[in-house]
Amino acid sequence: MEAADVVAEELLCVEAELQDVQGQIQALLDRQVKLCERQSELKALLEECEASQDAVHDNRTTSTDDWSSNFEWDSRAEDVGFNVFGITSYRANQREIINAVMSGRDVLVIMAAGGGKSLCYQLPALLRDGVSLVVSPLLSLIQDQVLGLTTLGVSAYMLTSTTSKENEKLIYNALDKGEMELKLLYVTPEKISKSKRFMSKLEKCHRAGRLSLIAIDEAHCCSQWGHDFRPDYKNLGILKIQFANVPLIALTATATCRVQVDLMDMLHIPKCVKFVSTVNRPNLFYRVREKSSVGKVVIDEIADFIRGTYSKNDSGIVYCFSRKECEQVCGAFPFMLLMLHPLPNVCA
Ligand SMILES: Nc1ncnc2c1ncn2[C@@H]1O[C@H](COP(=O)(O)OP(=O)(O)OP(=O)(O)O)[C@@H](O)[C@H]1O
Repeated sequence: MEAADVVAEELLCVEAELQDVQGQIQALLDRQVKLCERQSELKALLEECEASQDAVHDNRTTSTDDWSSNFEWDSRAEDVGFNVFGITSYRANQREIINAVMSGRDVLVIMAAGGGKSLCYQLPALLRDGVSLVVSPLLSLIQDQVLGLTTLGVSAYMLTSTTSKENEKLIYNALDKGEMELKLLYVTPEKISKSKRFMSKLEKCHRAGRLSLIAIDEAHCCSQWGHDFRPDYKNLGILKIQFANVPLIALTATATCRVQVDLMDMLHIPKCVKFVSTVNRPNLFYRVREKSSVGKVVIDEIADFIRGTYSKNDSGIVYCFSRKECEQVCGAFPFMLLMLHPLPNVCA
């Protein structure tokens, strides 16, 4: 063999080995990326677990028992509860929350959707003298609340882009001079952060001793760790700074321990009384099932599941990823056409 052949042969071997080593390096680099990702996940998880242990401890120190004894407003609260809101008994934690608010404390409420959070600030708003300010993120939620309260005969207004000039004047006069009775005023967070005029009227209302309560609904929107962060909620910390002596109640259905800590910090309510009710709804559960890659099989399985689990008169909803899929699934279930009719606004 010639010298050149020997060298060429070794070169081939070296190149092959180099390729092999590069493959190993790439595999190690991929593994490193995966490990780093898992490392951050585990760190976040650990933080959450530690915060959760702290929360359990906090709950012990601010026991709800402290707020379930007798208070001077008990009979008035019962009267308003029954005659205005039509309730005959309180749901879990409602009475304790109302008592804490009535005692002038800042309060953080974590309560499942539909658990009855609104009553926790609406009832104190009627018991206390003056105006209660309610911050809520969505116009539709605000409209719904104001309509509901007005129907009950409560003097509730909203100050939003949809408010008529006439009502706006009435509201400003009520804040400014206490001219008409105004018990609950709903605004979006944008009003607090963007309207100097509104803030100056609110300031006047407070100086005259007529600002009785501040309620922040859907308070998880304050936190960037939450699932629905809204930048304007970040500015709501101003409320506690400007109106330090006015009790503030923050309410949400969904806040991890990290979000709770964050929003207490952002709203400047470090010493608030915290009420955490279980968000577990035993009637709701998830089940994960393996899905076939064959469309027809999936449809058959859904049909079998529905037939086997529910009676003829039951109703339910089948969610799909897209309008097209809704139509396909709907078409495959002629016996349940009504149930599976695609919703016009369902989007992918
Ligand atoms: N103590 C009570 N007795 C009977 N009904 C109640 C009581 N408290 C609240 N409700 C009713 O329960 C329903 C849900 O209450 P509410 O809207 O305040 O829940 P929520 O916790 O604010 O829910 P979401 O998180 O979806 O906004 C309402 O119809 C309300 O009138």
